[in-house]
Amino acid sequence: MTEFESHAAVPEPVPEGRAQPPGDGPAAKTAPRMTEVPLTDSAVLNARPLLRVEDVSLFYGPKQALFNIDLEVREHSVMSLIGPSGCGKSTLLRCINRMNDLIGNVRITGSVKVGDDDIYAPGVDVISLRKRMGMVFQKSNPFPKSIYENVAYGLRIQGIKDRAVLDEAVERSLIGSGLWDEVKDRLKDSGLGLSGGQQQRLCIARAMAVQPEVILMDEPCSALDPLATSRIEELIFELKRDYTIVIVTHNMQQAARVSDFTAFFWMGKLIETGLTEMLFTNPRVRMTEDYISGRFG
Ligand SMILES: Nc1ncnc2c1ncn2[C@@H]1O[C@H](COP(=O)(O)OP(=O)(O)OP(=O)(O)O)[C@@H](O)[C@H]1O
Repeated sequence: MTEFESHAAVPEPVPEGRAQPPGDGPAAKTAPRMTEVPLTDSAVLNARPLLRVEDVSLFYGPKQALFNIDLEVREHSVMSLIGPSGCGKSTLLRCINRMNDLIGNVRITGSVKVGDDDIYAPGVDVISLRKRMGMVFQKSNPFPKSIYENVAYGLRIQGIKDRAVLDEAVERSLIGSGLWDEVKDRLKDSGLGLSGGQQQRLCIARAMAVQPEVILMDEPCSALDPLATSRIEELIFELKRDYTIVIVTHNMQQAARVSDFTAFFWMGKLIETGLTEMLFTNPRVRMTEDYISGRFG
């Protein structure tokens, strides 16, 4: 295998207990400090793959943006997608909920499976599929509606009118996103009146309200200050109890802090993926080491 070939396989399941500590890899001196790299739970290591990206290539018109990507994401794990600007992270994220369908002139080959369902199979109901995938964007995008209605939105779209059901979902989602105590007395106020960090947690609550299986996050903290960022990072850690999370981030410390697995991309190719602590301290591919140690990108 050449050093630029991707290592798409995730590690074999390990016995009960913590993951093996990382070795003294070539990037150990420059990677994020070990204290910032959480050890991954054996439960995550033994979990089944929920998302499977198989041999996915994507073309915007004549331009190929993704090349034969193979990637698995285990249930109740957090997978970070990292790599320099333009390497295809967001494009891949959008493949997972078929958001690229909304862009004209896009052609995709390969398959993406959620559980056993191939989401690109003919006849797939894309609306139902997107209900299984919550999406949180770089810039928080609350609707110009009340806090309550922002969270209830997805349920209302599904035709749910029962007040008790809506109330329960709104409260559950706001508790889940860590916002309940801050907003419970002003649910009728506009979502636009919240701070940037609160707005992003409101958007996470909106995604949670319809109980998706997967939450996709595209640089969710890039517009936030350090305190709001750390709230979201804590939240991501809690969310994986109930969801499987894929996050695009430019911030390698963030990838190291929040994710169990990391995938490094370069120019539309998956260069290396594996356990976050291994990838950051003992990468197998020289290019990964150069990127995480800041030599390029
Ligand atoms: N709608 C589009 N039409 C044409 N080309 C696109 C489109 N969206 C993205 N691209 C191209 O596809 C490639 C991958 O872009 P993408 O946004 O997925 O990268 P990225 O790694 O997420 O970048 P960044 O970190 O800057 O957000 C880039 O060359 C980009 O210019």
